[in-house]
Amino acid sequence: MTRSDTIFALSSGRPPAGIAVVRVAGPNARSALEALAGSVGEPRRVRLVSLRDPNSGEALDRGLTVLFPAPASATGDDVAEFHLHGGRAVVADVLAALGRLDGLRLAEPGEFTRRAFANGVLDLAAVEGLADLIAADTTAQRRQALRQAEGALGGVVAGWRERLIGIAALAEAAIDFADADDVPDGLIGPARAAAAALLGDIEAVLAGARRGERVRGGLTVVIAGPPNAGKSSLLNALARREVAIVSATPGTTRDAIEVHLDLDGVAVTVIDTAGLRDGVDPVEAEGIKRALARMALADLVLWLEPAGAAAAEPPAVAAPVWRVGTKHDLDTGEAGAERDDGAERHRISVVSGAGLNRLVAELARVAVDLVGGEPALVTRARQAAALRAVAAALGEAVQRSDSAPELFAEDLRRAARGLGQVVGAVDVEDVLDAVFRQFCIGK
Ligand SMILES: Nc1nc2c(c(=O)[nH]1)N(C=O)[C@@H](CNc1ccc(C(=O)N[C@@H](CCC(=O)O)C(=O)O)cc1)CN2
Ligand SMILES: Nc1nc2c(ncn2[C@@H]2O[C@H](COP(=O)(O)OP(=O)(O)OP(=O)(O)O)[C@@H](O)[C@H]2O)c(=O)[nH]1
Ligand SMILES: [Mg+2]
Repeated sequence: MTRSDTIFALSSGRPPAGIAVVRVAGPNARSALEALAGSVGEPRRVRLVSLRDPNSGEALDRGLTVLFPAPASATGDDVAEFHLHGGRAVVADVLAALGRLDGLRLAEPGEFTRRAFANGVLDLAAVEGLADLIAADTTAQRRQALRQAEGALGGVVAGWRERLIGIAALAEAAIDFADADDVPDGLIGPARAAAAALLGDIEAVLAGARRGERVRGGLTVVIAGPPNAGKSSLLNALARREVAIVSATPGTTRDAIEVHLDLDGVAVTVIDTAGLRDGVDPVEAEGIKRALARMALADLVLWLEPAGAAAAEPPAVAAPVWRVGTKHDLDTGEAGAERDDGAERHRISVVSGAGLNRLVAELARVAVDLVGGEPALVTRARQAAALRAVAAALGEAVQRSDSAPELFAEDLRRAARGLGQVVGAVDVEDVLDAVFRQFCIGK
């Protein structure tokens, strides 16, 4: 797996398709293009040509080709592209012809992107953004991922790095000027103030990390409540299909059942859970255990209580809990008074449809509120962890007594190392495989 290999793969979706794009990257990309198309054409210009099997001379397809000479390409290598008719045999035969050429081999998952990283075209945070862009299901995910893929975090980190270098220079000057063991406050003070300002900016970006991770992973809404409350019925109504079994027998649902919704551009996972009650068989008890575990990790809990039933209290959870009165079509009004404690905010019926649109609208509003505003720059736990280490090192530098300038300088070096980790400039070996495993072949 060296950089001098030339790799190729189908980069577009699974055939059959209208068009298929086969990419070739590496030193032999140009000769591979010439072998199939007869010539390479003008750099970065698309042209229509017959593609032939180099051995037999047989026409394989008539398609578009383009050559991106290094370094001005998506990977930084020479890149050749074949835009083919997306038939299974067209693609298979073109890939087979490429595979027979000297020095060409099929790319591994994410290998084009790995080259882009190795060639300095993308930093690690941008690579992560690219993975997220390809995985994005909703508009909010796409916006955040595109910004990340365009190097937004890397750009900010580069600015912080410059400031850190400036602070280190101030500290060095202070050390040089004074007796290195005892630098007066007036000299190292400006360096300390600059470190404090930088720390504030990093903490402000870190404050958005949870939002960034929520956009990326989606919000989790857990439907919980006593057995027979109508939880699975609500899940089916939200999903608009019969995902979960609904029955009049209490204790029907045991496994947690997830559906993925797009609420006004925000990814929301809604989870139906086993009804909570005591004294049940071991299988249902396991379901209840899972229900509680899902509630503990939720961003929002919908606590369902059927009309006319005695109010049941939800278990204490970290997330906000919305009380939802179900089976509103059965509500005679008598039981309503006894539960009219102001806590219940929603009443629904999946039979009449009453309250459902409003519930969905409020969920969408909360989802947009939770993830809205200025797009987050930190979108992954890995980035947040590295930045927290930077903040910790800077925090120590700021706290440090002025009589220890070499320790101050050491804190700054640790901070710089953490910044390097965010963009993958240092300590990348452990994370690279995990990051590139997320990609498909051809990316
Ligand atoms: N056909 C095709 N479409 C694609 C890609 C591709 O590789 N092939 N991409 C694959 O990811 C994305 C586009 N990414 C690209 C990134 C950089 C360059 C490139 O040529 N960069 C040069 C020149 C920049 C310029 O002229 O503005 C450079 O950065 O030096 C091309 C595609 C999405 N669409
Ligand atoms: N009339 C009426 N019946 C409903 C409504 N929602 C659910 N039901 C009925 O209530 C019963 C229980 O519904 P489920 O959705 O299975 O209830 P659950 O909370 O998932 O129950 P468990 O999985 O056993 O905890 C079924 O017979 C449903 O048809 C409603 O809005 N109106
Ligand atoms: Mg159920």
